[in-house]
Amino acid sequence: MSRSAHPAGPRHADVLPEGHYSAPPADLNVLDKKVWSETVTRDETGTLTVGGIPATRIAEEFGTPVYVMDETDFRARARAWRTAFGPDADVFYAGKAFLSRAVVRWLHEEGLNLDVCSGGELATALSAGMPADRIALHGNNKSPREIRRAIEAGVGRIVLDSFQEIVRVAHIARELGTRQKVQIRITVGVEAHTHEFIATAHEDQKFGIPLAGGQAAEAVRRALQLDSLELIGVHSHIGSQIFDMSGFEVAARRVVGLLKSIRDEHGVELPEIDLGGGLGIAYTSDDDPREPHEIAKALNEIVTRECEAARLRTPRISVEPGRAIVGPTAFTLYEVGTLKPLEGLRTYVSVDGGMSDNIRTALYDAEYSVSLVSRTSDAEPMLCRVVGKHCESGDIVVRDAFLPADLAPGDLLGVPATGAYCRSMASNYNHVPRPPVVAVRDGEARLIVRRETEEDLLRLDVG
Ligand SMILES: Cc1ncc(COP(=O)(O)O)c(C=O)c1O
Ligand SMILES: N[C@@H](CCCC[NH3+])C(=O)O
Repeated sequence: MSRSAHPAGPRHADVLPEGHYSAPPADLNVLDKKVWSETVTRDETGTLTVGGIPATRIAEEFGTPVYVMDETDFRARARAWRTAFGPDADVFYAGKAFLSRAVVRWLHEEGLNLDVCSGGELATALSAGMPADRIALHGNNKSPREIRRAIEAGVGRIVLDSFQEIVRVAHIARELGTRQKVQIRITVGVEAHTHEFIATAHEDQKFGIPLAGGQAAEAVRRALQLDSLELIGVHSHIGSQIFDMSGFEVAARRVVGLLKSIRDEHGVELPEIDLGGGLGIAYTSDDDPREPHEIAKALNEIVTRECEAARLRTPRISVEPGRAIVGPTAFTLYEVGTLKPLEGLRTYVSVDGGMSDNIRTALYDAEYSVSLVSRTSDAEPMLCRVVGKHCESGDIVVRDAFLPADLAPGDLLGVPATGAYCRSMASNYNHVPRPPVVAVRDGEARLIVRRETEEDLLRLDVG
């Protein structure tokens, strides 16, 4: 690693721009357990290790930027959700957060089910051997081809998202001579406390069928009339990166309310409800996420209580965590390329990736943490903005960060909690090939998604 001298950057003491950042941590070398995965620590040289492997070795072997996934941590989190909900409930991992064949196999082995929301995710799940009856198909505009493929494969459920889709799925199931299990996704009218773009239970948005105005009840009426559909339940997903359980409680209450009115009108007790995903994780030391067992307890209690009051049999509950399982399991490893100290403001630290491997900061104003991981440093904290290499001034990875003032080109930075919605939302902006995903476990690092190459990009360019 080079240790070249560079002009001194602004110090936290002399620059206090308006913004999100709080005071620098007491010790910049500490890797907070809250935001780093289970097996992350520093070795005797000060280098971050994960699964027993130094970050420097990962960078040498696989290059940077690279997403580094802690398989031990992933499996532990998947298992914690499975155990918390127990045998009378189902946990569907939301594949949109991050999906690869290795991950599908881990989920299968740990006893989880899988939520997919496109033909591509379905193909990945099936090709890695997830049994079709453990797959749920989502999406607000599934194509007839996707629906046909899912029914032919024998997916366990399709979550219907519109009136057109009720008819479309019924029609294709009839053509295929089968009766498809379905749920209806409803919007319960909850304003989840999260970014507008990732809240999904208020009525003014594209997902689901509103409970308000009797639309959800009408959707149920129609689905029950169609012989090729077996309506097994109702689905609600209120949004993502949520810490406050009250939104889930209101949603559960309203979903049970609908089950009651279905029983009163049709004499049918639907056997299942799905309360979606959305549980928040720690991106910074200030975040305090709930544990799976607390979530399971809260949801089970509210559903049981509401069902007892309505004299309904308690339905089987399912949940769909994505971020809460995969988010904390991975970090992105970048190499520092340039440093630009702006007097009176901050130092811009440019890394070899950016908004093409993590769009969340630009899209949702998301906050991340960052640490120097290739060594420790006793230098004082320097206020930085970690930015990418794209032609866009909004290409920010970490808006406000304190890094040691002796940071230099060639140093490696780690941005933790990038397992969810980073690789899965990655792009080729500026024709930058997407980074690989390396899984580490017990002293072994292996590629589970390889780096894109310029040949990959050119292969699509057939003009
Ligand atoms: C229907 C559905 N289920 C589950 C999820 C997973 O959400 P999260 O990754 O926040 O747990 C999403 C995404 O928000 C979703 O739309
Ligand atoms: N992609 C979003 C969450 C949306 C979840 C899918 N409905 C994020 O990064 O936070």
